[in-house]
Amino acid sequence: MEDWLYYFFSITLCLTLSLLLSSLWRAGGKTFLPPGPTSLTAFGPLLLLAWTSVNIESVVRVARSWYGPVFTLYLLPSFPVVFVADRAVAHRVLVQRGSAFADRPPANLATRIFSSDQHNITSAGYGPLWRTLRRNLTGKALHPSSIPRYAAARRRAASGLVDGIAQKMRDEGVVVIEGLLHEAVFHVLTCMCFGQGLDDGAIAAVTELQREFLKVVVGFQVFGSSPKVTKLLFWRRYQRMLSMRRRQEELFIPLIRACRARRDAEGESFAMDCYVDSLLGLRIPEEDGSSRNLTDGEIVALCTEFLSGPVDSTVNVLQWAMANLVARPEIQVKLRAEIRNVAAGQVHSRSKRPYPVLRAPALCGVWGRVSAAGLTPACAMRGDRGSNPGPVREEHLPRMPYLRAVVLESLRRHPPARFILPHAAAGEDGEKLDGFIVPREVSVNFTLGDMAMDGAVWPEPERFRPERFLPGGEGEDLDLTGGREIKMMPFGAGRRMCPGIDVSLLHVNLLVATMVSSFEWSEVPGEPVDFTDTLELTMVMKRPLRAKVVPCC
Ligand code: HEM
Repeated sequence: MEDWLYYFFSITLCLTLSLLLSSLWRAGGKTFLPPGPTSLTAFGPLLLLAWTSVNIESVVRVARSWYGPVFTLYLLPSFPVVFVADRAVAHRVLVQRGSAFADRPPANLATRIFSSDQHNITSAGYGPLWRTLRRNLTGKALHPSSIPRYAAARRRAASGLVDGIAQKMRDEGVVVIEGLLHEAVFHVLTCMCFGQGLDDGAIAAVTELQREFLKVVVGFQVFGSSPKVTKLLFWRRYQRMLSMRRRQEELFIPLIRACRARRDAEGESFAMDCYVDSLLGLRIPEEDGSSRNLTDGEIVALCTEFLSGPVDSTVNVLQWAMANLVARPEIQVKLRAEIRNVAAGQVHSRSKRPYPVLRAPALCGVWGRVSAAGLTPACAMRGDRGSNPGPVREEHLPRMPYLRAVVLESLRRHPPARFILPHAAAGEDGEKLDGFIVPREVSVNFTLGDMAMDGAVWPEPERFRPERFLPGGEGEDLDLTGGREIKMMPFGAGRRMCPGIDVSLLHVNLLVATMVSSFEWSEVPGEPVDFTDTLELTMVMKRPLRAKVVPCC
């Protein structure tokens, strides 16, 4: 019932606003938005409400074919959204023009609540606060010198994943890896966020709460449209949103206080162990030129940011990569051969793009536990002795170009986000964009999913073909940061590009290599892998991957 009320109210309001806005945007004289169907204004709220069931990409593709690479859609009643659907224009706007479109549009109600009023990196406007928060993340928790510190957490995550897979196979005869991947990635990022000393109970509590958050957060986007009214129409959802934020505070604040207590106790000898440690002493700039420490609430918002999108995107890439390997045994066999050769010390060449070189001890005990789980290894089935040289070590990863190619192809075919986060003009009076003038309040979106499917760069773009990223392939010299040229940009490009790029590639490469070297994966008989996707917080598999595994030996 409440949905119908919402539809009725929204359409009436939007038709009125549509007429008003289109005359205002033009009458203002300063604004000359790219072309687009103003009639879509009436359906914008429907799209927003049904965000998960309507394929917004199809709407965008139709608009591109009608209006060209830069166009405007009215997805929200109060603001138009500009779309950039071309690699070269995106490169000009995001990279060559530097800060011109590095701002964010005004945050909606849900974002304001979970970001403590735009006190996180993702939603902060382009300015001193954003710079301070981003520099702190990249210069401390994500700095290459900090990454080895979390090697133990990665080892535990990887071996827990192997155990979980073996146990599921034994108990259920089939493995659904989505939940196990979430546990593994949450394990690492929770330790990076709150410290290595966290016990299993605390990690499990964070994982449970944040998984729930990831499931419900998209539904809160409805408050982006006329919040005063939507709060009333979706009263229960609104209460749920406030309660979610309260529960995050109840869980995170004691963990933050424990970090503070350790810092106070250690005094001079205090050494940073986690993201929260780096936030405790951080001074953020105020508008009057002074500075202050972050409040506990703001640190909660930054932890929420660290433990939501990054986890979801990483899990998503892992699941799509494994889906492709399950459905394409020939790629899986080739990848396993590379991992074994490198682990056995037979391959010494280094791939071009370095991952942080880490000195981590090997995963231990995986093999014993897998056989203890009662699964028959593949070699025993075949009647040979097997040739597994042992577990994957982090320092092996830079010597695995085919692994890198599989991960990049997965990011190209299934980028977790089909659009980067909305950008906005940084200039007071808006910014020029390919002959148009875009005012500050207007969202500018980039169709990163479609850019990676451009047949001019990627022949047979629909095909999953890791060889593209090997020497001689069209992606051989790919610059994932888009500095020279944008061929694909799963992490965005320019000033707002994802700061977690290196660490997430490390996590994805390590966990894929671990899963492929520990088990032979195959489709469940009669159940071919279903590659249908659906939009949640990111673009996920509509039917989570189900597979069979046999331990490798
Ligand atoms: C496979 C994993 C990941 C993917 C595909 C991904 C992708 C993205 C994308 C597309 C953006 C938007 C860029 C833009 O607006 O221009 C972004 C922003 C961001 N990402 Fe990631 N990300 C991943 C993992 C991570 C990790 C592990 C972290 C940190 C631990 C992280 C932290 C952030 C932050 C803080 C921003 C906001 C940047 C800003 O506004 O300045 N991400 N990411």
